[in-house]
Amino acid sequence: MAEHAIALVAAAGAETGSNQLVYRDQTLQMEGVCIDTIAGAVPTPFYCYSSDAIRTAYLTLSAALKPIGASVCFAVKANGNLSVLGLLAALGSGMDIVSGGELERAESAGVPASKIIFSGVGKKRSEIASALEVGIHQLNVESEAELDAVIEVAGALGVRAPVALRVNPDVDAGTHAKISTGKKHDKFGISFEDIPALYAKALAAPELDPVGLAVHIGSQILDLSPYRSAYSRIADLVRSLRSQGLPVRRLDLGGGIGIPYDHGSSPDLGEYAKIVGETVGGLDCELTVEPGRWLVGPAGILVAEVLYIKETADRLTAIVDAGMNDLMRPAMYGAVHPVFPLKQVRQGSHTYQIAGPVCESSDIFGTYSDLAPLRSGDRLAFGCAGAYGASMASTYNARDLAAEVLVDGDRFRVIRRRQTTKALLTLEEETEWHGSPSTLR
Ligand SMILES: Cc1ncc(COP(=O)(O)O)c(C=O)c1O
Ligand SMILES: N[C@@H](CCCC[NH3+])C(=O)O
Repeated sequence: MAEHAIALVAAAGAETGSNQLVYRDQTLQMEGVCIDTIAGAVPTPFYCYSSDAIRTAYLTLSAALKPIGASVCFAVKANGNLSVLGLLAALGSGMDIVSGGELERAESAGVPASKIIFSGVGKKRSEIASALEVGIHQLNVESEAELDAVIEVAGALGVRAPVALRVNPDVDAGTHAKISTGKKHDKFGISFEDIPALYAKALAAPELDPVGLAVHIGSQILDLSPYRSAYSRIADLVRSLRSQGLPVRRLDLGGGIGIPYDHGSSPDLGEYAKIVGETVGGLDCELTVEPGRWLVGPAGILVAEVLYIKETADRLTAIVDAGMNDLMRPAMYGAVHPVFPLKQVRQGSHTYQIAGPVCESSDIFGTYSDLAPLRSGDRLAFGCAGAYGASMASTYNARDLAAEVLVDGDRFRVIRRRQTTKALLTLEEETEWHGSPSTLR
């Protein structure tokens, strides 16, 4: 399993050809650092990211997109750690955000507002205001009601808001139902038929500068053909809007490129660029993509310790000290992350169910065959955990948030300390009661 998992992680690192996670002397290393050394200094569970993997992924993607002139806005939701954002910002990446909190993070990491796009179906007026005040590059609007809110907020601030309308192209991205965003009944985007009237409304509003269209059909997309369908529909829409005298100068093509977690290979970036070129390339629009997972997913692992081996009639279960609160993807989407021991010290091949300590039956990482015998105290790494891992973590069961560590060459540093539930306890101050029998009626 271990070799297989490493191959998967390396494959997920994809076209990069780099080898950020390898066994040397039967010990797992990230770049030049032995993970077990980190585990000696940082309590498990913790996340660990490879700077080199992130850099290489960014440069590989930028190079693939160069022929079509598309710029990259990293989707902060995939990994909002300030050091990770800082690394990407230093390489020139813009950011795609979905909340006021992510705006603050992107700005703190040094990303200029002129490179930030604000997506999401539920922006509060206060968040729209903050974005306009800092001079955001673009607000992607997802409904007429939201368009009205932007008009209202921009009017009050006396600014002209750059807006793109997010189109729901009614295309099946062929991904997990919980991460599909471009089908008619998904909550995202404005239906195709409603776009022309709304675009005309935006153009007529002095508070708005309608800059173009946005589309994002879903996440963890391994087969690229849905992109062709979606982008072709967008191209038709651009031509139709222009024929009605509605100018379109920017296209935000969304993110979604998948990575192989347990099988298969990463989509071919050259093929993706070709699809973009052939569908929307000739429209003379500024193009942007918003990848999250592809840039950081393969770069991260979650390190855990085996607490107990539990033997029951039909299975062996390894209970580890990481749970669904640390890595929610297996419980939420049935995702399988590759697993491999930090040390290859034993021979043999066993099947283990790996479970966390959280009081939920869904706190299971999966059933892994072909693992060498495990013992209490062994440490394991879950691969491909750099995206939607720490960023989706919670303190459920009053568990501490896992620390995050960044490796760079032969050095590492803790980039987010464990957030202890003890610290949270001191923040939960008592405040006075509101309401009275009359207000409660
Ligand atoms: C609007 C938008 N852009 C970009 C992304 C990033 O997606 P991914 O991490 O799959 O590239 C998402 C997440 O699905 C999204 O909702
Ligand atoms: N959280 C999802 C991706 C959702 C992307 C945002 N729309 C995952 O872990 O796969």
